[in-house]
Amino acid sequence: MFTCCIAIKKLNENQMTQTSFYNIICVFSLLLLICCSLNVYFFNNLQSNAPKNDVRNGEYAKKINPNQALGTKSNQIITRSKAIAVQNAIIRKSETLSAAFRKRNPKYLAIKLDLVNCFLPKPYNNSIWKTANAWLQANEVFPYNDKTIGAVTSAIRKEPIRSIKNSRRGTQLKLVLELPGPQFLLFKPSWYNRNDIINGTVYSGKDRHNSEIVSFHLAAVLNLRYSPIVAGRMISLRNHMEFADDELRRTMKVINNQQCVYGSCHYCKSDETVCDDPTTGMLEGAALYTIPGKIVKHRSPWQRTYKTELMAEWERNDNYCAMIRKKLQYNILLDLIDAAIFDFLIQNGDRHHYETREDRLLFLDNGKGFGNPFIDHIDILAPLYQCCFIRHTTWERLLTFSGGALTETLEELNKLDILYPLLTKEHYLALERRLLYVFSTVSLCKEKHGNKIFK
Ligand SMILES: Nc1ncnc2c1ncn2[C@@H]1O[C@H](COP(=O)(O)OP(=O)(O)OP(=O)(O)O)[C@@H](O)[C@H]1O
Ligand SMILES: [Mn+2]
Repeated sequence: MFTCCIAIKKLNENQMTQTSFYNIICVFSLLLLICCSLNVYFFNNLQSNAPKNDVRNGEYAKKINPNQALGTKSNQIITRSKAIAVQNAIIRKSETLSAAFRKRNPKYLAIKLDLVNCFLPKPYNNSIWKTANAWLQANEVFPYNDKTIGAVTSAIRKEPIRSIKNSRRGTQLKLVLELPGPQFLLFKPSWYNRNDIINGTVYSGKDRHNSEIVSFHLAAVLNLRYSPIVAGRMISLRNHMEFADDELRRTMKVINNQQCVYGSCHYCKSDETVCDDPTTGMLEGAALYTIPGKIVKHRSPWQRTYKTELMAEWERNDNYCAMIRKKLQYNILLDLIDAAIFDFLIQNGDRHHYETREDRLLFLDNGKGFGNPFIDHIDILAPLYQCCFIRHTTWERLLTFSGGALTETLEELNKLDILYPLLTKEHYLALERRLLYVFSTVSLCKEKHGNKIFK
């Protein structure tokens, strides 16, 4: 292609405008050539028996555009192209996965029934918080297969509110609800409708309250019980005005006869309010059980730069995982890989910090999931494809929920929440598509390293 350009260029030596036009074509072709070669190189590395000149044209793969790299420094072009090649190999592999990954595994049925029995709303008494607070074991927030889970979610949804405060934790609007006990809940209000689509970067937009609820359900399904217990809850700002503290009350105002609030936090603005619904008089949101005990915050090794022109080390360094492995406790690294899979499924690309309890990872702050069902940010999976290992238990559990069982089970749990429906059909389809990408990533790793990838 390049030689061809030179030949054409020679023919037009005396035509200034055409020459510069062909110069641009040549530079462009050269960059294209680099991208293609790297694609082939990575495909060879990840998957030895794959076709070498396969060109991506799948609907979702189109979202990854190698031209995004053009116009930046040449080493960044190469690095970004490498990442794109890995991601394209994952997408391509998902199309040739064996039938077992697409079929339902009969094992899931009994687990689904158990989960539904656990999550079924149930009556509770005043020892409910004592019970829930005794569940904590390191990062495990709720037990495996315990029917009292449905009693705790009922209490989260129904216990009367004694006071409402503005939470100073984090950067977005959150309320602290005090219930008898006392027991505290964090309330993340609804900012969006279910079918709203968040465009922009992977971390764009405000928290999605439905994402917090579905994440709790997903944590149970995947048996990664590290997320807070969450239930949908309706509150009336108007009726609870008298329970609000002064700081919060100062940010409450009536707009079009609706009671609204904007709160005080880093991103809180007086013109960005949430309000009681004009017909029901209620504001919906996700109510999060507050996890007791000491929680420690750490910078994520896979933190983004939050600047499109700047790449983080994990995006540049081919041996990043080996380096991190030397620095981090092995269990934490395995937890981070579990978290990457969890975040990839929900599409939370905003886990800038991770938080631990007794040296194990919690899945806190799941509000940035389910923003756009038509896009898959595969780089959320970087800890998995860069390290190329995964806990054996996580892998087995994922395999149990293949072929549509994951979303079928989630749907049954979602149905038990008062805010059902929690997700649109498109989000369910996206979850299944992403699960296949997790399967293909692990399959590529297995082809390269064998069974030792299962830890
Ligand atoms: N359920 C919970 N139990 C205990 N602590 C919690 C819980 N949820 C959140 N927190 C604490 O509150 C902090 C802020 O919460 P969260 O991260 O959800 O808010 P945020 O506004 O999205 O913050 P950021 O902008 O930093 O992402 C968390 O870092 C965590 O330490
Ligand atoms: Mn957040």
